[in-house]
Amino acid sequence: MPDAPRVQIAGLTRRFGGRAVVDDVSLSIAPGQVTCLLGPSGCGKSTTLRMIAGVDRPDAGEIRLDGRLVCDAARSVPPEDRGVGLMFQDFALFPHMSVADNVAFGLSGSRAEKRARAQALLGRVSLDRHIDAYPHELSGGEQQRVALARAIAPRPRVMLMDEPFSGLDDRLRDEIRDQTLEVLKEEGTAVLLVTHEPQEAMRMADEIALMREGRIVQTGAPYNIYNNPVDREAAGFFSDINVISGEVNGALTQTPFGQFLAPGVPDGTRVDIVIRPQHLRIDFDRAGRGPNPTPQDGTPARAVVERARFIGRESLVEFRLEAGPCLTATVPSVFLPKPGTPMWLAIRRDRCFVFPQAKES
Ligand SMILES: Nc1ncnc2c1ncn2[C@@H]1O[C@H](COP(=O)(O)OP(=O)(O)OP(=O)(O)O)[C@@H](O)[C@H]1O
Repeated sequence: MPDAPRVQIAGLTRRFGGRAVVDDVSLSIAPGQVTCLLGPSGCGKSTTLRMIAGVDRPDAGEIRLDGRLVCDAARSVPPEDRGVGLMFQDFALFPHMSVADNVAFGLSGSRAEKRARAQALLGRVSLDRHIDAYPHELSGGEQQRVALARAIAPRPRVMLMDEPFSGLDDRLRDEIRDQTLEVLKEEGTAVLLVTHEPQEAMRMADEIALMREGRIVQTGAPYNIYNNPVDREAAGFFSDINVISGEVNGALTQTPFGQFLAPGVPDGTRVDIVIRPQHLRIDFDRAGRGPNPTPQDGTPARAVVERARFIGRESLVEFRLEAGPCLTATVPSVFLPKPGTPMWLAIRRDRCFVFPQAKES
């Protein structure tokens, strides 16, 4: 039988000035599971986390931690009695305490036991040689790792993290993220991590809860959310997207790339066909002819290069279709055709999404 969830929230709602900034949010997190609450700035992520931590109170809903009801309409257990670890971007170490004492701060036991635990955790984040240093003797990234060791030291069964890695440069961030994840997994901690960065969520999460305007719009493993986005906005949150619009007629939509199925969509509905830049296929023009249509790639369409740039690992090539919109393709490595070069584009049928357009309100 799977372990009982460490975090269970149901119907969590918080209003400010009549506006629900967190609106009927439910989720659960198993021991050892990392869930990332991912969404754009202002969508209600931090407010959700603050309610679970107990520093803000919901207008409706329930919070259970480790099976214990800590908050509903009638009661709210104070933050210090909820047994959760907290890690925020603007962590603060105690400046007058050594690294060892900072990490051991929330621990009980003999001095030797506390030091041994601090030493073990500092070893996990490669800082054991700084155990007797003071915070001002450490770099920002090292201080952040001490803060992390301190948050983990009391073995919280639940860890709440709000953008804990922002403010670090890229390489250090990757290293600290990976170390953090390893330690939390080892300890079997249930983690709720708030981030607005899709790449961070993809890297860290077992499960992503995608949040928008106070609501969770989709929950799933990173590859599920990336490969089966619930709507155009969810697709566009993870990468640039190309959108080709059309109108449904007899469950089909005509596009420059041939017909697309739109099963169950009523005639006359406008739909968006969404495709990520890496799923466009590029072929050379052979005296005005392109590749033959295939079931996987449909009908190719003729396009002309507008602009091409090399951006590191890949090249970004912008095309204008003879019949219609501009599309962007990414190509691994260096591929820089001249503007005006005719080429053929095809889109991988199994990699595109067809979404009815949102009705204008
Ligand atoms: N105490 C408050 N009083 C009034 N409005 C608030 C309060 N706290 C948050 N809000 C509003 O609630 C909305 C959600 O804020 P929240 O901080 O939860 O968003 P977020 O998704 O964490 O954003 P970010 O990624 O920018 O931190 C925002 O519009 C914010 O202005």
